[in-house]
Parts: sequence; structure tokens; C-alpha cells
Amino acid sequence: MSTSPATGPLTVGIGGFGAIGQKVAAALDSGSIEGLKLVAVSARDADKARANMAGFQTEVPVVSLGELADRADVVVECAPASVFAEVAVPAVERGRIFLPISVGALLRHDELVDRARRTGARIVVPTGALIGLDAVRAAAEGEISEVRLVTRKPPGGLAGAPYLVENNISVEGLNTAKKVFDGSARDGAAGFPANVNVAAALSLAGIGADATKLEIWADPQVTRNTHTITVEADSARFTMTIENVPTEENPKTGKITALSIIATLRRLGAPMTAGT
Ligand SMILES: NC(=O)C1=CN([C@@H]2O[C@H](COP(=O)(O)OP(=O)(O)OC[C@H]3O[C@@H](n4cnc5c(N)ncnc54)[C@H](OP(=O)(O)O)[C@@H]3O)[C@@H](O)[C@H]2O)C=CC1
Ligand SMILES: O=C([O-])CC(=O)C(=O)O
Repeated sequence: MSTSPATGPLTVGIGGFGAIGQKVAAALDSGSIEGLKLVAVSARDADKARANMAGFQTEVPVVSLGELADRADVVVECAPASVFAEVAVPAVERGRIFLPISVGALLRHDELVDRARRTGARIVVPTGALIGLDAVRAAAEGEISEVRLVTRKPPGGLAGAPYLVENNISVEGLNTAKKVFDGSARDGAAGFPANVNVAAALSLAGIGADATKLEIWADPQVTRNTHTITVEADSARFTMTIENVPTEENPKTGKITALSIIATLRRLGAPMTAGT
């Protein structure tokens, strides 16, 4: 049952119990996030999810993605992009705090932002596997002339992306880096729905999905997903790079992603926060 922040902890439901969801759930279960309490999770295979909760202090019910919004004040989405709407729409319609991590899918459902305005929901996009969105948001309060993201991934992490399949681009047997996409964050997020959520998050923090430039490289020299952002603004110029250690459970997903969600949740319940 959900409770208001004035009378008790904010209740949290987690949609998706894989590489990201399990780490976020474990942090909540450990009681280390002040003012927040795990109340439900969702997974495709409920028995597997219950087995993965065996070491938890408190087992919570495994429910459908749509039910999370009935049970929790805060709904965290960390499922495949293909089921994004199943968790996002009820969360926004019920006026919950909604944390999406399949951010590319949010670009394809931008009507949710308008709905949130009407229902009182808040959509809070974590930085995820990227870096520097605090500085991008601050710069966006002034004038930004350019935002560019260059993403380099091990070729295997990109294989099967719809853009590669549709354009007959092979990433097999590469000896040198190959640029496989050069365009807008919006087109990149559509063509690589499981690979460049970071580009979507960057565009939402800055100058939008059409103006944000994106290059994607299949690079046999990298073992980590590597993202470099460059921003040119009237307040500052900056370039930052992050090299993400892959999770064991899903090598496409960097370890820092779950930590970013945990840090975002911590802000919701904290008496003091630091950073923009
Ligand atoms: N914003 C960012 O920076 C980043 C975003 N991501 C994105 O985060 C998302 C999650 O990534 P990750 O945790 O690695 O993925 P995983 O594949 O490890 O986990 C996905 C989870 O979703 C569950 N799931 C699938 N279908 C359903 C359904 N119909 N109902 C309920 N649960 C379902 C799966 O259930 P089961 O376990 O039973 O199969 C699984 O637990 C992806 O979209 C990924 O692209 C990833 C990295 C960075
Ligand atoms: O770097 C990562 O861990 C994952 C990633 O690029 C994304 O999904 O945007």
C-alpha cells in the first residue's frame, strides 16, 4: 500500500528485475536509502524473480508492470524498451514519480510529459550510464550552440540493432573501428533502441533529440562502452568521457547505470542533496 511522504516512507516499485533492477532492489531492501521502501517488483519470469529475491531481508510481491503504479509512489522502469509503455503509462496516469531508464523509449512517448503535467506525475530521468548531465542542464539555462555524443562499443554489443539490420551494416570480424551511425539522437535512439539510451538522456537534459548530434562506433579495441560528450555553450566548453565496466548479467549494460538510479532515488528521500 502506498503512503504519503508526510506519514511514512515513499514506496517503490521496480519494473524489470534484471541486471539493473536487481541491484536497485537490493539497495532498497538493505534499508540504505533513507525514506524509501521497496514494495513490489515486476519480471517476465515470476519464479526466477522470487528465486533472485531469496537473499533479501523482505521478499516483495512480483506483479505485472501495470500493477506497479497501484502499489508504489515511485515507479522505476528497468525493463526492455519494447514493454516501456506497459509500465510508463499507468505510472504517469496515476500521478506517480516515474524513473525511466529505457530513455530512448521515452523519446517515442513524449506525450507522457504532457500527461504528467495534468496528472501531477513527475518523470525523473537518471543520468544512467552517462556523465555530466548536471553541467549540461546548467549550460542549457544559458545558450548552447552544440551538443555531441560519440559512443564506442564492442561490436558484439551493437549486433542485431534494427538500424544495422535495415541498412545491411555488418559489425562482424572488425579489426579497426567502424562508424555505424552519424545523425541525431532521435534517429539514433530509434535505430539502436537497446544501445543509446544515453543519447536520449543527454538530449533531454540539453537541447533536444533533434539538435543533439550522435556518432556510434563499433570498435574492436574497446572492452567498455565508452561515451564522450562535447558541449559548446556561452557559459562553458566541456568534453567528458566515461568508460563503463559491463555488468556480468548483461554485458550491454554498464555497472554505473544501477548506481545512477540508486543515487537518484536517494535524492528523493534525502534531507540534503548536492549537485544541479
Ligand atoms: N539509460 C541508460 O543509461 C541505460 C539504459 N539501459 C536500458 O535499461 C533497460 C534494462 O536493462 P538491463 O537491466 O540490463 O536488462 P536485463 O535484460 O538484464 O533485464 C530486463 C528485465 O526486464 C524483465 N522483463 C522483460 N519483459 C518483461 C515484461 N513483459 N514484464 C515484466 N518484466 C519484464 C526481464 O524479466 P526476466 O528476468 O524474467 O527475463 C528482466 O528482469 C534496457 O532497456 C536497457 O537498454 C541499459 C544501460 C544504460
Ligand atoms: O553504456 C552503457 O552501459 C549502456 C548504454 O550505452 C545505453 O544503453 O545507452
